[in-house]
Amino acid sequence: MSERITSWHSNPSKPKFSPPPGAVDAHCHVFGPEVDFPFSPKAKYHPEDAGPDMLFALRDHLGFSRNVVVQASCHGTDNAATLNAIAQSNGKARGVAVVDPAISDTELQKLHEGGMRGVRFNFLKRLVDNAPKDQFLDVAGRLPKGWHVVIYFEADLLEELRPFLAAIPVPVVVDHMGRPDVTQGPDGADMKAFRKLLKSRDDIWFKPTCPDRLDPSGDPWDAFAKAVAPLVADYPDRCIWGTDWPHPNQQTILPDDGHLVDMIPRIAPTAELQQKLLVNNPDRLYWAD
Ligand SMILES: O=C(O)/C=C(\CC(=O)C(=O)O)C(=O)O
Repeated sequence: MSERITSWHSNPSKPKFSPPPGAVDAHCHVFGPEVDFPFSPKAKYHPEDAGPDMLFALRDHLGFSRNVVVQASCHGTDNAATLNAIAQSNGKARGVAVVDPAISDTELQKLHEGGMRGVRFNFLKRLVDNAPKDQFLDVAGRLPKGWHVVIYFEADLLEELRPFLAAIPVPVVVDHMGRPDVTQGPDGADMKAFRKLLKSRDDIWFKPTCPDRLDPSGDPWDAFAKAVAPLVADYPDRCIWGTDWPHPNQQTILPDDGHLVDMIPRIAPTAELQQKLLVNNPDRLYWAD
């Protein structure tokens, strides 16, 4: 396999913003450790180890209380590394799994017992070989009670995905708002298309995350703040936030996680919005039981 890559900042700053008690980093990952949890033979990138100890140290450094660990594509449909992180967290982590759509109901139940509360469908061609919509819908109809679907796609796929998204029988959480071009501004074509999706169902949620991926102007990501703050203001009960650590495939950017946290008060300027984004909303999706 190819050379291993490091995609995270080695010395992230302490954020100026203090997250409220109980705050959840609701989009992060673990990589390995490879010796215990080998990467998938189909993985499109080969990261250095970024295991639970590192994730929990970052959580504490940034002032967060809990994590939602999203299975990354480099681990394919073997969720062992993510389940291990949840198991090591003393109840402070829940997860989102990636599954083979042929998974049995018994296996899904085991994932629930391991702390998973959602399943992720990834439509990025650079990350996965295929994304079978019919099989995804089949598994979405068999999820344990209270689960949701997390979906990852880029803005140019949204139109094609609308019928599929409308057919998902459980709540849907859209990673990184479906990757709009934030330089178009809050009223640009991509944001308008995404708002149309949010209007189409009241159980579609989003993550106003990843300025480092979405804003080519770079840190402090002013275009991201300008385009995204109105969305959070208009849908305060349907958003959750995360660092995206260890920032898969961002090895040429290495965002400072402290600076990412300091984006929060720019997109959620009041204590009430921050409480919803960081505590109440992720609680509803991940700690309802
Ligand atoms: O971590 C993210 O949200 C984004 C990713 C990686 C990813 O999703 C994965 O590997 O599963 C990306 O754009 O490369």
